Amino acid sequence: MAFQILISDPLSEDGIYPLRQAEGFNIVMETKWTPEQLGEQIGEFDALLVRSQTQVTRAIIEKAENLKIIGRAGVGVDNIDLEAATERGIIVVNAPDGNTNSAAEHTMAMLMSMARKIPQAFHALRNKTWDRKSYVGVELKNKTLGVVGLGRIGAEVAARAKGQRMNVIAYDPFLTAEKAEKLGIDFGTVEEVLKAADFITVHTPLLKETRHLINEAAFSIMKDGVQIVNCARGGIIDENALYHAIKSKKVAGAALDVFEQEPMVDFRLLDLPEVVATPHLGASTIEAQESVAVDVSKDVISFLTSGTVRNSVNLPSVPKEIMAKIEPYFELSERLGIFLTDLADGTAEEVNIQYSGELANMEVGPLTRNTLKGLLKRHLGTHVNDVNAMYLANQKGIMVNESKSTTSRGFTNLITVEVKTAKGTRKAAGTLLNGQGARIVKVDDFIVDVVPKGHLLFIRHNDRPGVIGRVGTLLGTEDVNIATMQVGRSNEGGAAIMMLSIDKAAQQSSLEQLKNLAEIEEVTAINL
Ligand SMILES: NC(=O)c1ccc[n+]([C@@H]2O[C@H](COP(=O)([O-])OP(=O)(O)OC[C@H]3O[C@@H](n4cnc5c(N)ncnc54)[C@H](O)[C@@H]3O)[C@@H](O)[C@H]2O)c1
Ligand SMILES: O=C(O)[C@H](O)COP(=O)(O)O
Repeated sequence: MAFQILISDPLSEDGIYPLRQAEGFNIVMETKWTPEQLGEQIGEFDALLVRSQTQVTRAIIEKAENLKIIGRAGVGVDNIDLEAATERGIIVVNAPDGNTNSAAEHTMAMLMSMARKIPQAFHALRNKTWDRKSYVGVELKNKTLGVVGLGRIGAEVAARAKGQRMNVIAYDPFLTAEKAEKLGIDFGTVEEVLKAADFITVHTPLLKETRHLINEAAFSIMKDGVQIVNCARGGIIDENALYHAIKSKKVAGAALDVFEQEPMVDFRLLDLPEVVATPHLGASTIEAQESVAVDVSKDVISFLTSGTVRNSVNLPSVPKEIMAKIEPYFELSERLGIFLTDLADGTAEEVNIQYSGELANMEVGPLTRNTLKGLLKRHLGTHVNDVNAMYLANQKGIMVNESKSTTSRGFTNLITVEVKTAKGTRKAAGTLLNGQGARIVKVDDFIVDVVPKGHLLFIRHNDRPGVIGRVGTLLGTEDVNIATMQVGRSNEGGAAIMMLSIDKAAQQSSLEQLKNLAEIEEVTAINL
């Protein structure tokens, strides 16, 4: 059956070409649905592609029963409830690079339009007024541009401003002296940037921390006559504070592409002659739209067909070459998780995962997520996946610890998982044998050699003559065929184990009978 793809904002037709020509994808383009209609229909779709207009709220996500991926054809994901998506195991991808250039060019266009009052002068001219006095501007050359947020777009804007012979000073929590030197710019704290600048441009995402970053207090420390640009997100600048700062002549100009509410409802700022504005056009070029739509289309195809993506927002991205190295361990990790869920008595409170040998030098985050997926899915169902495994573990209060060791006790690679519950600690270790696939090589402190597949029986008993025979006879009379059997013991006459793989799941009544045999301490059925 074909994957159902919903596109709910206008996307470039050339950009979605990869999806159109891929086999097994049915595309529905509905850019005029109300939130209610979207909520009613979303349950049928495997993927949702949006720009900034569609509000992908928790209410929508809760109705998205089949949704596996949300693709944002652009950068900002503030219109998507990421927490709700992560909780439901829906991966969110964006297109972080495709519109950088367009947004930077638009910022420069807005900066220059504002400094030279081009829209205002054009408006007057269009009204047949030849007025050369009212539209005297200021030069950019030798002025200081303050850039708040020096990511992809901020850095491109800084480079262009240098081309206009401006001095640039920037603030970004990740800006290093080395990067600033390379770009030929100064850097300082956000206060230092706001104080030093003749022009200010913001390029941060809209987050809790950046909402109203530019507020009344921020305006108060700026130079008199400062001019400010927002081509990032409405809400980074407090529009009410901006209105008053312009009215009081503190701010001489504002260029706005984005607004606290979109589509715009409060047009007060536009009544001020100091303001130039566009309706969120930063990414609206043919090139950017094609590029972002191609990027998300490709990620949607690859996620739905092979489970891999390049630009995940709610799952750490792992480079392709690293992924290729760790992918063979995915199944082993997940099966160790399932194995221990069956073996451990009670709910996991702490999970300790140790990666040894060659794994100690690898990025193991995806393996940890697979182990957690295995541990959780027996109880939480199949909706547990890579995206929400860590989130769900945290939510359930399970402490997860990862450690690495270059020594691996004779194995080239070894994954040891320890699960602590209120009733005790259980442990299993597994390895990938060259050319022979996965093996569980240790259960608690006993050495075993088990293919982690199918139906297993773990039996703990006292090492006495006849126990193994009694287990074999009982299973035989219960019509349970033993495919393989491993035995191990701590010392003669001490604690011992049997690890059996059987051809079909044993009935509960057979397990009860096994438990009642003399010298048997524990019987656990494990179904992988
Ligand atoms: N107007 C448009 O059409 C348009 C187009 C593209 C992008 N955008 C918006 O532009 C913004 C930047 O996009 P980008 O691609 O450069 O993103 P980016 O992730 O490359 O850069 C954002 C930068 O902001 C920095 N940052 C975060 N919190 C900060 C804070 N409190 N103070 C200072 N810096 C902080 C980050 O460290 C990062 O370097 C986003 O909000 C995006 O949605 C708008
Ligand atoms: O964050 C972005 O990528 C821009 O704001 C573009 O938004 P848009 O796709 O709605 O034009």
